[in-house]
Amino acid sequence: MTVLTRDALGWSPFYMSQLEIDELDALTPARIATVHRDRVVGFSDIGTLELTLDPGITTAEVGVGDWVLCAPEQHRLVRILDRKTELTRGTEYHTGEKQLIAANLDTLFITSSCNNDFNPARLERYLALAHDAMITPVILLTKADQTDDPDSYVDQARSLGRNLEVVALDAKNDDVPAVLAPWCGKGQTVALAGSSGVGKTTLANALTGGNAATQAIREDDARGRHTTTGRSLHRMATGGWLIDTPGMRGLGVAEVAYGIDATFPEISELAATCKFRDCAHESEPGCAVQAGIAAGQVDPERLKRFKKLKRENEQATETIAQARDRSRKFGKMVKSAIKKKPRNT
Ligand SMILES: Nc1nc2c(ncn2[C@@H]2O[C@H](COP(=O)(O)OP(=O)(O)OP(=O)(O)O)[C@@H](O)[C@H]2O)c(=O)[nH]1
Ligand SMILES: [Zn+2]
Repeated sequence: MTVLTRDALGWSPFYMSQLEIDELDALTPARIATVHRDRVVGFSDIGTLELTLDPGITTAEVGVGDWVLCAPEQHRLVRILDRKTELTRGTEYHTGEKQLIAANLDTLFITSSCNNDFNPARLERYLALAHDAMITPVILLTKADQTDDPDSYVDQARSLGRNLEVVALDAKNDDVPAVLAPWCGKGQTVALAGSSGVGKTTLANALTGGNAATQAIREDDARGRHTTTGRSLHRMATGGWLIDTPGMRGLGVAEVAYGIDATFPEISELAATCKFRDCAHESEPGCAVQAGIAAGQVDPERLKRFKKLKRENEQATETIAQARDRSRKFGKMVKSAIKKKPRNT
């Protein structure tokens, strides 16, 4: 059984400050490593704990990376602490519910390769999700060993934001943990996002020193149990934590207006000064964004992608709002039907 200090697990004053006085002695903080259908597994400073959930909490509400309070003797999860960050996907259009991918991430490694996979629009989509969640994005450009000109990819990636961290690397090289150490040190938590084949598994293995992506699931299968999400928390050789996130390949955007503005700061800042509040930045008089293009401050291709992503986000946000409204009304209808039902007694 691995025993780690709370600091090593990523504990911080942000979580500590949420504890009530009576919880300090009675309950043990634990960091969620895997989520199963009816129970979760957490790491704590007294070892690995298998926990069942107290009434009122469902496993759907618990995410890998979450900090929880538990009563270790009874193997009970009592309370989920507020998250520093949460990475969600907004694909549950029928219910309007967001699906939690990972909790309390510090950094999202947005992975692409120095080849045809490199696609600014896709990178910007991930950047918007990371910015919206206040997670630091770092763009990793793999297969730098397979191109004559990795710098041209680095330059293109850097042009997708301000002060954006971009690292070109060979995912198969032994230097990966050292190169990524600034984000993978003690207590820091990261996840990898990117298309199939860009080297996420190769990087995860390099960072954890093993078969990170498959290990947890296999161990679990051997005991005849299955993880619900397939996601888990893995210790990295440099002292940080990696959450593997299957399902982070292609992501729709919804309710991330802030993240989109943060991804295109040069455009959103100018847009705020356009003459008309609902300016479409096309041929309206007094459009500061078009003036920015004329002055060479704004890349017209970025503007096209900004508009497209905004449009997708607005449509998805609207669909989700309608779904939420429907499920709220449906809930009310069920409640009133139950109330009206004549009793047989
Ligand atoms: N030369 C070189 N090969 C790489 C690099 N990164 C990944 N590869 C190779 O590319 C292939 C795909 O890498 P994976 O790590 O499986 O990619 P993935 O992103 O996990 O793919 P999925 O599991 O489909 O999501 C493997 O054959 C790797 O060895 C790199 O930086 N340089
Ligand atoms: Zn405008």
